Amino acid sequence: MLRVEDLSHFFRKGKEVVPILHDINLEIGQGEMVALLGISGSGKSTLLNLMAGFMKPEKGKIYIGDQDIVRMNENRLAEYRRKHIGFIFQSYELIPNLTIRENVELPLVFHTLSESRRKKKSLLLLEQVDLADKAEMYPSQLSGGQQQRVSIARSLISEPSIIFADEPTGNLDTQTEEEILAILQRLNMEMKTTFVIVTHEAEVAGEMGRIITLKNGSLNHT
Ligand SMILES: Nc1ncnc2c1ncn2[C@@H]1O[C@H](COP(=O)(O)OP(=O)(O)OP(=O)(O)O)[C@@H](O)[C@H]1O
Repeated sequence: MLRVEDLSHFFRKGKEVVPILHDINLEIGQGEMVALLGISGSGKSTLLNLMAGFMKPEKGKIYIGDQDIVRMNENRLAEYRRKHIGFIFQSYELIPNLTIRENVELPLVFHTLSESRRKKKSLLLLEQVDLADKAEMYPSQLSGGQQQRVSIARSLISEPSIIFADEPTGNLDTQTEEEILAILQRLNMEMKTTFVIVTHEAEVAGEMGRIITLKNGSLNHT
């Protein structure tokens, strides 16, 4: 499903080259739920952003299915990302002046689905995260945990084969964190969606099917 081959990345700071990731090799199967664990600064977000196609690595290949996303041009990559990749952010990233339902529908903006089918689909997903009754409210009227549930519904609307989540429970209290993780686990079981979840918390990682540890930009598979 996802294969990373000999991936290395660095940032430039003036004339200085700051290495971030070294020779990463990694394979994740369809339907797996994987934690990417590491301390702050170990390179987790950089690796996630590379795998989600938000930026290009200095070296290496990233296959999602049989497509190397590193070699895609920007237009194709944007389209590919829209159709096949979902993303959940720590800070939810909802649009404040759109309703909850409109936020969930947003990834379908370039889609050919009719308005009524979009509405039906978004309401169905809001039901899945137990928020159907909040569909016509606005993000500011919801708690942090509820906003994250909206962003989970939004990440699923284009039926992506893989969802990347960067510290999805980072802004939430422990009880809400457990609720969100339970929802992700249920969706993983029911929809067979592949999840890659970045966390610096061993307890969160322990809830996933597999843990990959990143240390100083290199991987430890456990
Ligand atoms: N755009 C950038 N330019 C230069 N350096 C960067 C850039 N983005 C990240 N870095 C550096 O790369 C290293 C890894 O950052 P990254 O955000 O991937 O780590 P992380 O493990 O996700 O950390 P955290 O848990 O704190 O988010 C850090 O030292 C960071 O300062």
